Amino acid sequence: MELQLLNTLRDHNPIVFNIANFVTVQDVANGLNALGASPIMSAEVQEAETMVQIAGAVCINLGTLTTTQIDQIRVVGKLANQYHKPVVLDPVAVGAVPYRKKVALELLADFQVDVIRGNAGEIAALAGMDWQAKGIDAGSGQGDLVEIAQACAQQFQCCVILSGPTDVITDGQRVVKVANGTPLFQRHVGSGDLLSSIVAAFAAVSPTDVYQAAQVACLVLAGAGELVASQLTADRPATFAIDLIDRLSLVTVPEIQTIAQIN
Ligand SMILES: Nc1ncnc2c1ncn2[C@@H]1O[C@H](COP(=O)(O)OP(=O)(O)OP(=O)(O)O)[C@@H](O)[C@H]1O
Ligand SMILES: Cc1ncsc1CCO
Ligand SMILES: [Mg+2]
Repeated sequence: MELQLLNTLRDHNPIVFNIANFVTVQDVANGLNALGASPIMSAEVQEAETMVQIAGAVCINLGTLTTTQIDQIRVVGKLANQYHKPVVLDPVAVGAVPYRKKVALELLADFQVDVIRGNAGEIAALAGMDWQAKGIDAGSGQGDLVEIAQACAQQFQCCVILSGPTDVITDGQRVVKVANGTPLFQRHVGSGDLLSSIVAAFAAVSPTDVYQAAQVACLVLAGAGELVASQLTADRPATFAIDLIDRLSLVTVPEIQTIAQIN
């Protein structure tokens, strides 16, 4: 895995244009900034073309969608394709809310995304596979996570990250698993939103190989979280979230390499 991409990202400080949700927007902005990217959030369709032009990549999060935002997303997605800017889609809660699934499928038919990043419930829903999602959480199911991720990637001709205790990253054929992380990620709302935006940041510095970018993003975030958790003496979700921001800014390639659990 090209972990040096972390240093490339810090050297280039790419602009990441986020259509964020209003729950976790500040965590996402601060997480990207700490890592070494330059976040910008916009909800205005009139400035969509400028946003896409100045950005290295776009992250579209469906977490708190509105009809106005869906119209903006459609315009932004098409512009990103036109300007060849990588697009990451975070299909928040499509496994639990049929309206969201319908919207996500319509958007996926309107423009090409490079990476879909969701939990098991979300990726299974998009792939049309059986799963019991629970709100924004992954929920439970019987299916094979690799098969579900591959089916989703093949259906939408893109890379898929199915995140969870082990992140499954696939381009539809090839598969890499990242087993790093900590259960504390699930105790902080928005860990997945941050991962999706970090994927966009790495895609901005690796636009010709977003599969590689997706892998590095998963390892860097999960690795940073694992390092934070190893220093915490108790179950402290708030402290974890704060320390994660610090760790994203301090973590080095050798530190991540030492703990990497990839297969
Ligand atoms: N039990 C766990 N052990 C280790 N790492 C985890 C665990 N659960 C989640 N993670 C990590 O948390 C990050 C976010 O993934 P997750 O699947 O929880 O996203 P999500 O469900 O979309 O979260 P949110 O809706 O809060 O944004 C990933 O980096 C993943 O590796
Ligand atoms: C809690 C919540 N509700 C809509 S989006 C969001 C943040 C996790 O994506
Ligand atoms: Mg999520």
